[in-house]
Amino acid sequence: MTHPLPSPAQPLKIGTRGSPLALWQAHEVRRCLGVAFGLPDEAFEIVVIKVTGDQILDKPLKEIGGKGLFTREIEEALIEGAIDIAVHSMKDMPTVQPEGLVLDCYLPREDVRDGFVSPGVASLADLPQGAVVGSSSLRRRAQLALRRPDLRLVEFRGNVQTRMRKLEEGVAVATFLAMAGLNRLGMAHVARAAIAPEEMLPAVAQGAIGVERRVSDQRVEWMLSAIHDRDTGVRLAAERGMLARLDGSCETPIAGLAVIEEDVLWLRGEILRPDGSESITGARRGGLSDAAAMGRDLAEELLGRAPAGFFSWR
Ligand SMILES: NCc1[nH]cc(CCC(=O)O)c1CC(=O)O
Repeated sequence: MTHPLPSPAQPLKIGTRGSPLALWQAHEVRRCLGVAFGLPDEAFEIVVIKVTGDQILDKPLKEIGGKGLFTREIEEALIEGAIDIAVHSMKDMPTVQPEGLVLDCYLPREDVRDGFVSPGVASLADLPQGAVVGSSSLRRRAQLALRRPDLRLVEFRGNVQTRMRKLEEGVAVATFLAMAGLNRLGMAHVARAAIAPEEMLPAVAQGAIGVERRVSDQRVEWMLSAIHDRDTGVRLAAERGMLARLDGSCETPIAGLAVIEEDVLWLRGEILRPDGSESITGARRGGLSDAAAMGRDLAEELLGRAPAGFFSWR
């Protein structure tokens, strides 16, 4: 089936947040679609949408509260037809999309690892006793507290530049940023080391860009199928299958990573107490066709092994 392609007169509208990373990702989706269909940049219009999460920078995310803090306004624009597709960091996306929207197109995944960022300390292992470390990620805070109970954790939000400034001002001696974001922004040099997944299991879907669309838009469905990366799709199906079964409220630090090796899908998952006093990990391996079921199955195991009171909301 073919459909009319977008053109400079009738451009495809790409919705995104306005952060430097989000803009990079939207341009990358435009580039991929442009290559796939032989279209010039002018056949696309990048529409920047203000989201609540970007406007409140002085509070921890969990206090502002609610899922979709970075996505609600963008999804509304998509439903209303103000944009035709929405580009997201999959790591920030809830496992369930609003009625009428689907999120099943992923670009090839970037580096999944967390980067250790510090002006003065070479690696995680070199952090002195009692050092102050900045992070607002529940997962990173819990993983760090588990490994290094001596460290002092402070909230750290904002884009890469803001965080680097805070480090220079001495608010903390180190922080963590996804290598994917740093690589995309040409800032990988600020990471002193990339942390192996065995040492710090990344967030579910870290490093993956997703493109959301309206269920009813068959032209966009057809166009997106040309840029979708199947391996990334399988890996995210496993990781997000696990997350969907685990994530009651976003209040639990959860990590997960699936990899494909010679047609075998491997999935590792971790749930932690927010204070890092306990971690439960598990793994599965299997075929590529039942990825989501593998994720749910691993989630069941982790839930079954969690003692009463492990989850703050239950
Ligand atoms: N939560 C913010 C966020 N969402 C996606 C990325 C990085 C890029 C990615 O994982 O695809 C980041 C910043 C970070 O964690 O360093």
